[in-house]
Amino acid sequence: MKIVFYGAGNMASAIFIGMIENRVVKPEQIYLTSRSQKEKILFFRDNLGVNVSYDDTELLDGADYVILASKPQSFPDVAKRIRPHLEEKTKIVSVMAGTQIKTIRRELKSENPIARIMPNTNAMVQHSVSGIKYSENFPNKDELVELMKSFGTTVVVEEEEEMHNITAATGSGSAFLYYIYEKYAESLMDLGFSEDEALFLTTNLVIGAGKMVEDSELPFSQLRKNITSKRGTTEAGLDALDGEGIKEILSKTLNAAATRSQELSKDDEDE
Ligand SMILES: NC(=O)C1=CN([C@@H]2O[C@H](COP(=O)(O)OP(=O)(O)OC[C@H]3O[C@@H](n4cnc5c(N)ncnc54)[C@H](O)[C@@H]3O)[C@@H](O)[C@H]2O)C=CC1
Ligand SMILES: O=C(O)[C@@H]1CCC=N1
Repeated sequence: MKIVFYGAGNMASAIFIGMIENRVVKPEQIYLTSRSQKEKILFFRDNLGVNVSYDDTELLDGADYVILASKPQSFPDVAKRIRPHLEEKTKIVSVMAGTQIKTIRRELKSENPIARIMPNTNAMVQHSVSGIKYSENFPNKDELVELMKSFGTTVVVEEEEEMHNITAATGSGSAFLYYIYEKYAESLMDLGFSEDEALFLTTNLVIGAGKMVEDSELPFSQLRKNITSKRGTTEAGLDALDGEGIKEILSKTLNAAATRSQELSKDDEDE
């Protein structure tokens, strides 16, 4: 199997590192290209044993999958590189937020099978949650699902609309949590902890809570209740948190991300 990544950035690297670490593909089956010769892409060649090329004829010759992992804004340039050399059997997999299947088809001027996936960088530790939306003519869906299982779990999505929500929920979701952790650590410093102490406490809190979620199998609400003594410190803190409208803040966050995904998916032909 030959898998070609157009783009070797944060998302692409999380995926191919997950694939290699889970041994579903050998490094030599992976080909990387990017906009320009960058140390980072050569780092992957020298440390993972993947192939690097800027010759689109070579890249696309016999390719089973092409993974579109540039930013949506760069896709027209990527499409220009791919179009002249794309073989009929090659399956296109796009991770580009918002970019519709019909847009990809038009830019590539091809009828190739296309799947849109919406993973996240937890793929790096083989724990992505990835939405998948297939084009009608996508063959052998199980093969792609097996490939994606190497870096996490998958959720099949029927409508483009659902992809906007998955993008917000789990594509961007980790960043929202990381931001909360950042602000939590900053708030610990307001309590008087040093920066190192605040980061140590927050990091271990996050790891511990993650392990509790994974191992206890209890719902978030029960895990919270198990800490909240009647009229105790936790109840006082949760009342303050609720009073500031944490739920409304998070809903606003997710709606803004989903709306941006809709904006990114605006297709010239929609107008
Ligand atoms: N970072 C994340 O957590 C997630 C990102 N995505 C999507 O993944 C895509 C990439 O995002 P990131 O990895 O964060 O961006 P990035 O900026 O880290 O990587 C973009 C890559 O595209 C390459 N590129 C740009 N123009 C190119 C061209 N003409 N030919 C070949 N390669 C080209 C760049 O050289 C770079 O390697 C975006 O479409 C984003 O919406 C989807 C889910 C999560
Ligand atoms: O921020 C973005 O547009 C990409 C898609 C989801 C996560 N990162």
